[in-house]
Amino acid sequence: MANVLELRDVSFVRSGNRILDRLSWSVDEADRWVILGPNGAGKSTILQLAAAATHPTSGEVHVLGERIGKVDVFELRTRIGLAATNLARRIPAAERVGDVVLTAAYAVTGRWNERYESLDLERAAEVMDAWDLSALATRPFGTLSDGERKRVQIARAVMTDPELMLLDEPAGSLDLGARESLLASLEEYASSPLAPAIVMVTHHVEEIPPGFTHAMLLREGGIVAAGPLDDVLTDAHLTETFGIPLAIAREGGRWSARAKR
Ligand SMILES: Nc1ncnc2c1ncn2[C@@H]1O[C@H](COP(=O)(O)OP(=O)(O)OP(=O)(O)O)[C@@H](O)[C@H]1O
Repeated sequence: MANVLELRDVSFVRSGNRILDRLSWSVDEADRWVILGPNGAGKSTILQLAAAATHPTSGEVHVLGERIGKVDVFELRTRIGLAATNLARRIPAAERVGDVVLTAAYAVTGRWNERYESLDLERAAEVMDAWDLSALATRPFGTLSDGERKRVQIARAVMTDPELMLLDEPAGSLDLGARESLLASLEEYASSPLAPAIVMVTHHVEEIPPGFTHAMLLREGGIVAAGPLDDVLTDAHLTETFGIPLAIAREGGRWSARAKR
């Protein structure tokens, strides 16, 4: 099985703060990972490293077989799909949804004078259909609900057929219906043998889509536990990660957690 992401003894220090502390971790192509941990644990920083958007202070990051620091990251980034709210902020409010998805083919936000092939147009239509966006194709991005925006961000990331998909809190801020519907779409996407390796950051075990295979629990820049979901998602590990006594349960392929009384 091919390795798509590897962190070797990685530390990340900013403003004197050790945000990641000697972290080692690897992701294979068939893996679907979730990263869980409290606010400020370093989850988004790991995604930024995996997206080749930043460099470690020490240690090595290998993405899709290339070592960060020794490779043209602009070329490498075209092979990585990233859906994150800070990227969505760069999308012009007036941009039509169809163009937000289509412009991913050129890794730009905001349609200008690019010439798109019919293949790009067909791919955009196919992706919008799969992510339930066809009816919104002509709507300006700025008029969408949070749930619709999340779908557009993911569709944009899917558009280029990435070899590694990174999702930063895809279900964050969604209402129950929108969350469940997004999780169903993610489950379907993740279950395809053609889907790339996926790493998803979330705050809640309830947001782990069925079919995900691995979890990393992160606390203060260090790994509490990492590996197959069933081994990692235990009362003891969750309690250590979040610092309060927690109980976790699994039913019908979904997880839930609550404080122990
Ligand atoms: N450039 C920076 N300079 C200083 N501190 C930073 C910088 N980038 C991140 N941090 C700090 O590093 C810590 C980890 O940030 P990160 O965004 O990775 O955490 P997170 O686990 O994704 O948090 P959240 O769940 O709140 O989104 C935070 O305390 C953050 O304030």
